[in-house]
Amino acid sequence: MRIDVVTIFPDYLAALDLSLVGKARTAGILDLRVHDLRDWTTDRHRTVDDTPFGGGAGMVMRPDVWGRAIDDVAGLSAGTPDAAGAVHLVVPTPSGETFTQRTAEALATEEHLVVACGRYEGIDARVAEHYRSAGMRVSELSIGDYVLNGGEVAALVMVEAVGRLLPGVVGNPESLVEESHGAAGLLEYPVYTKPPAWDDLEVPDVLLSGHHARIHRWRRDQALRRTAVRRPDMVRALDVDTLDRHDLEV
Ligand SMILES: COc1cc(COC(=O)c2cn[nH]c2)cc(-c2cccnc2)c1
Repeated sequence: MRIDVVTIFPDYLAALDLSLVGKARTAGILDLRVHDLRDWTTDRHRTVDDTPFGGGAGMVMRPDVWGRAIDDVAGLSAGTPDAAGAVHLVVPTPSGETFTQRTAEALATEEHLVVACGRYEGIDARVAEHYRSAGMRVSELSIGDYVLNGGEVAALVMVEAVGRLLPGVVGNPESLVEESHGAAGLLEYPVYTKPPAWDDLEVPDVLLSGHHARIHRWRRDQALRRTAVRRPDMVRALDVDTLDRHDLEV
């Protein structure tokens, strides 16, 4: 998979050279490229924004600069027919659809993502409109109901959430199934490790029993209880089969 991130703060994305995503890049699993939007400006001051039409506070990012940048990194400048259809444009924004594990799973199947990190009050709305009409899939996505100063932090979140799902990135793919928001649709059960006693607190006996069926059942029960307490919205979404599959009565 190739991911191009376009931002006026490329250094913000340096963290992606570390840990899992860094490993994925080195292994050639993830071809991640970070670009400075100002490389596509044409004026001496390398201007990327201007005042909003209709008035109001703040500044808006210009469509012409973004257009040149996205055409370039998406490979549209070469005029290849249907090149737009091969790319999925992701725009992190507070006004987007919610980015969830399901979104990450869907994006992880793409060949080429372009992530446009907005700053100021946002990006001129014609940019998304232009690329949708050019046949590109465009997703305006929110990582949560709060406002950041720019899309870079959200891009870090999305690239990590997507990158770790790519085959070969996470050591044990099994762990992707049981984790919170994973295929089971539940939050993860509590985990324990050595020492067996710490701070007068014990590890639940069942986990020391070696009885795998009982351990599995205890973990499923804990996951459901935790989900019911912390995320009742997720429990309501569970289908009956899921509950049956977990041999759980609710
Ligand atoms: C592309 O347009 C944007 C993008 C961002 C950065 O993303 C987030 O904040 C975010 C992404 N998921 N949840 C929050 C912020 C603004 C923005 C800033 C101030 C006032 N109004 C809008 C606009």
